Amino acid sequence: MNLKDEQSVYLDEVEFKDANKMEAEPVNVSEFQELVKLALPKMYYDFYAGGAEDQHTLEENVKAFQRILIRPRVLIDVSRTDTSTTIMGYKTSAPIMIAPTAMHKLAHPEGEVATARASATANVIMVLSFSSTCTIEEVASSCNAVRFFQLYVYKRREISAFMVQRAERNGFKAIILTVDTPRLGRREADIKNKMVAPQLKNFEGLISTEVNTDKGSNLEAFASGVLNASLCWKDIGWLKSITSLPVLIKGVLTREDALRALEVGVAGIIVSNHGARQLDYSPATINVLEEVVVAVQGKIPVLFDGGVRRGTDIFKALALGAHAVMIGRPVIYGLAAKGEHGVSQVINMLKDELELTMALSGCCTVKDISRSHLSTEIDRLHCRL
Ligand SMILES: Cc1cc2nc3c(=O)[nH]c(=O)nc-3n(C[C@H](O)[C@H](O)[C@H](O)COP(=O)(O)O)c2cc1C
Ligand SMILES: CC(C)CC(=O)C(=O)O
Repeated sequence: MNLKDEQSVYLDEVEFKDANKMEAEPVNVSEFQELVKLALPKMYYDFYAGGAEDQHTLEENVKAFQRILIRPRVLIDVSRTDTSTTIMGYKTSAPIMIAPTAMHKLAHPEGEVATARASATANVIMVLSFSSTCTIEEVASSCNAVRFFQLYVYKRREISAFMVQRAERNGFKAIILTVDTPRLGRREADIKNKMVAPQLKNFEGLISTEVNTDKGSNLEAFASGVLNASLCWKDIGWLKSITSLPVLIKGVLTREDALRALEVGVAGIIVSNHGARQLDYSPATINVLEEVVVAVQGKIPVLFDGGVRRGTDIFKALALGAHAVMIGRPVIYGLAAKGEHGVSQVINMLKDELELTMALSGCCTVKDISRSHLSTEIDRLHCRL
């Protein structure tokens, strides 16, 4: 389909600030973000792009990657390269997953169904957010793909238990419990914009997700009403008792918590700071990945997210021991710019960049990517001593 026609399906409905710029074909994730900044209503763009408070961690998530250099190896036959891998027993085309992000219909009318279709086409695993705008059933019936389900535990725990049952019944393959959100981080753009939380169809008849307050972020008001701030380690036992699916936890940033996670028997860990939307001045995730990987000693998979914008970033996270990376905002930017096709383009761009990085570094498969392919700031400091 002609790019212009395709965009007009949705983008004609929103105000164009710079129509000429919209004609340009983005060649990387940053250019997708620029397109979307022009196209989306400010309230929604800020919700997607923003982070907590000073947004120090938001910037660091990306910048910390830029301080890590790649040590390429030469004269290796890279005429055949293969980005495929296995994640939690499922074969995928690349060590890339779609991170759970809330409310895709604010980016595109087809919402999570479009994202799911793109993930199926690309053969990468999608994690559906607990706060999705399409229902679990709509997403499950939209295409055939391996999907995981992200969970928040609400004060009314029976609602969360019901969502787990629905995910299980609808063929989702794992539960990813987000553990970094006892309360919502302070997102100042949402406060200023009086961010509105739309009604979420998944919860119809269970709980109202619409909150009306003129005192700031409606989303924050909703979250503080429902999120269970008393959730703790012993509750992992409860979650494991209500599902036969593997339970992973998302939001670990320290070796101490990685060890606790092993003790309570989770099936995997996701090193994540929630895309820097929760605790500002928490570390850039790439800076703590190795600490967690070393603590876990290969006993369970360690996944990673935060600030991945390039194939080189994926390569770096794998070299530091991640099994795979999850992509948050870039997927939303693809979706907002061009729906399902845009999500496919973003995934393919990252996949192609990873494949090229592998070839130029002397790695034919993801297993060939090793710690010795990187030089971190700490490595360089040690060299000087
Ligand atoms: C707009 C937005 C909504 C998000 N919603 C959720 C969510 O519902 N559940 C969750 O566990 N994480 C959520 N996250 C965090 C992502 O899963 C992921 O950790 C983060 O986006 C990764 O960073 P990146 O955006 O730099 O790739 C959200 C992130 C963004 C940007
Ligand atoms: C509805 C929110 C709790 C979703 C979320 O996790 C986020 O916006 O970061």
